[in-house]
Amino acid sequence: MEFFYVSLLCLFVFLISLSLHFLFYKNKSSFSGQIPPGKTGWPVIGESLEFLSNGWKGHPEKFIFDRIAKYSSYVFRTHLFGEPAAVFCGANGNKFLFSNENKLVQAWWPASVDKVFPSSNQTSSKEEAVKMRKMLPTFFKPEALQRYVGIMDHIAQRHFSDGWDNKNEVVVFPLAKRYTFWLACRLFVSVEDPAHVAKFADPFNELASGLISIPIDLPGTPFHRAIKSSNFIRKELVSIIKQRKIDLAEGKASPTQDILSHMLLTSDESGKFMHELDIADKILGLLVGGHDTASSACTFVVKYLAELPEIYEGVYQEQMEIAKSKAPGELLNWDDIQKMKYSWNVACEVLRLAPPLQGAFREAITDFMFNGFSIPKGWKLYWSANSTHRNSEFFPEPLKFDPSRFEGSGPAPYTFVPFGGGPRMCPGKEYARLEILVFMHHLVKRFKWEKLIPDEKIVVDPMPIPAKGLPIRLYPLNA
Ligand code: HEM
Repeated sequence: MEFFYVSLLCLFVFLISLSLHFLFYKNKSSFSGQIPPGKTGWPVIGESLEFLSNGWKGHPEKFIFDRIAKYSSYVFRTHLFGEPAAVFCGANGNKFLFSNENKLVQAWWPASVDKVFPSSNQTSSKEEAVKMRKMLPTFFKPEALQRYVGIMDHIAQRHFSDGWDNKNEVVVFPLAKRYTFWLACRLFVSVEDPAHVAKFADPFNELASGLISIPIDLPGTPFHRAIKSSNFIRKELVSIIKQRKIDLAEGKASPTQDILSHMLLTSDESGKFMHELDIADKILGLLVGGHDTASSACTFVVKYLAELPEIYEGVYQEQMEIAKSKAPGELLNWDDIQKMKYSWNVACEVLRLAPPLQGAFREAITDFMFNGFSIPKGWKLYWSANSTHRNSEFFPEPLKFDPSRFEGSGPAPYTFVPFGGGPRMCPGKEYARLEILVFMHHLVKRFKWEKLIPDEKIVVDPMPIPAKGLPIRLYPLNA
């Protein structure tokens, strides 16, 4: 199937490369100076296939480190997704991009993302990003999240008793996706009934897997399925929104019960409320942003705890101390989360070694200089988590799993960046911390486990996932 898409892509490239080449040269910036070293690869597709295929082989960092070594430079030129691009590496590269948001650079997504998920157009524009950013803290700031710890615990209990308890073997990644999606449905739009959640889950998985794909919109392609699914979910969300408006008017829904009520009742400075479709797009954006990222993180927690018994033991001790301090039936609360320090250090080390997002794009909104090189306006710029996470300059013995790296003041600034940085840093960071810790609590309290495929391959497309979804054998602790 992959071969089919690659062949189609080559045909596509052959047919339009000349015309796009013409366009490219016509639009070339007049900015002079030495551009970063590197090569542009094939016409139009540039080095996109090398960029993606290193991920399919499980080593996305290879694309970065090969070029850092070849050009002896922490910034190099390439050509990705039809666009001239530069990759910024190391702590200085991260710092530069994160601190120049909306001054020299702004967010940019490949065309596939814009088509599947039109609201990414809006959040990347300065105005929409500001609006969204103003609204999100009410839902995502730690004080607000405190209210949700108990709900997360409640959903986690239901999830573990439905999907894990009384099973000898499970496949972790699909279960982790079910967990994070259930939580999001409950906390964003108050959909808790598993049958209703399941109605969204399949189309949502199609959407997530076609989001960063080769943008060929033909029946059967992941891209085509993603567009169809995105339209379906939007329609479903709009019908939930319409019903909620009625419920709010009749006093049957609470203004603070979830992010949907909040969005419906919040107006901008001019007193205007958001349109239903706009709200649906924003909620879809949050669902997409938080789905595979947190599921990938939970899956890798399970993988590393299976491989490292002494780390498992540390997490188990910490979580059992918390579990023993609770009265029967008492839900986890904010104070319990604050006690999960070692568990969070472990989760951070997981995010360092297996960052769910490998990096993100920006676009140069003006000509500028970086490290003595000229970056022309319009170039796409990429920051890469692995360029610091797996670099011995920033993390000695980078492949060693060592949660103590996060003790004390932790890693140097701009080196640990699984959530990005600067004004566009992931708004769901604290929410993700809670859902991962609540997941770890229930997991170690209930089970020990072992991997069924000891050397299971990791595929990064675009998130890291064990190729077979991480099948494990469970050993219940209360048996
Ligand atoms: C372990 C879990 C997660 C990781 C590693 C992660 C990582 C990231 C990263 C690296 C970015 C891009 C920053 C950039 O452009 O430089 C991002 C953006 C974003 N994330 Fe997360 N994220 C996670 C969970 C979540 C959750 C749970 C939500 C929602 C509840 C969420 C919502 C978003 C949104 C809406 C954006 C786009 C922000 C914008 O365009 O300004 N993320 N995330």
